[in-house]
Amino acid sequence: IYIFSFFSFVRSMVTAQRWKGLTIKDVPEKGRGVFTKRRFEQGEVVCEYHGRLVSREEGLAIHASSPDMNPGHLLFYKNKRNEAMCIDAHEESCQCHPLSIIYGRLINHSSKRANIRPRLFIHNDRDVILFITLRDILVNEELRYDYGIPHVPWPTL
Ligand SMILES: C[S@@+](CC[C@H](N)C(=O)[O-])C[C@H]1O[C@@H](n2cnc3c(N)ncnc32)[C@H](O)[C@@H]1O
Repeated sequence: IYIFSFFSFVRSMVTAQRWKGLTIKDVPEKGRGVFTKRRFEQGEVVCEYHGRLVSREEGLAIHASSPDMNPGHLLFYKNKRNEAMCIDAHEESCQCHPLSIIYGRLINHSSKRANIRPRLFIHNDRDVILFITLRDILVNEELRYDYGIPHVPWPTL
């Protein structure tokens, strides 16, 4: 019953893109960041890295055309068939949920103090990258994950 309710909750949240308990704040030297408005337990889903599914090559082309070659709003991953893919979230909002805040694209990087990690799920035959908490998270903590890129251009925290 617990597993069924977990998946039905995730399905409804992915469909609606109305993630709860999150807010956006400015963070010195990082731009915007995503913060918690409630406690999350270890293993909870916080939100999706929602965007347009493109090939790795297309993602790299978007990256190369960005003004300062900064990682920007792209997430590279391998799908279940081991193909290199990318979620392109460079648009502020998506066409499928024009009124929703896409929190996933606003989460900052940390390798040493990551408190969430991305994980691949399949929903309606579509790849869905969900962020899962690595530990209990208190109210007003910034969410951070390890972008997994070798040379980040800012001090890694
Ligand atoms: C996925 S976006 C995160 C949201 C971004 N801060 C914003 O305001 O849109 C990735 C960008 O955020 C910034 N960023 C992410 N993690 C950072 C960090 N640890 N220190 C400084 N800047 C960071 C970089 O500009 C990076 O290209």
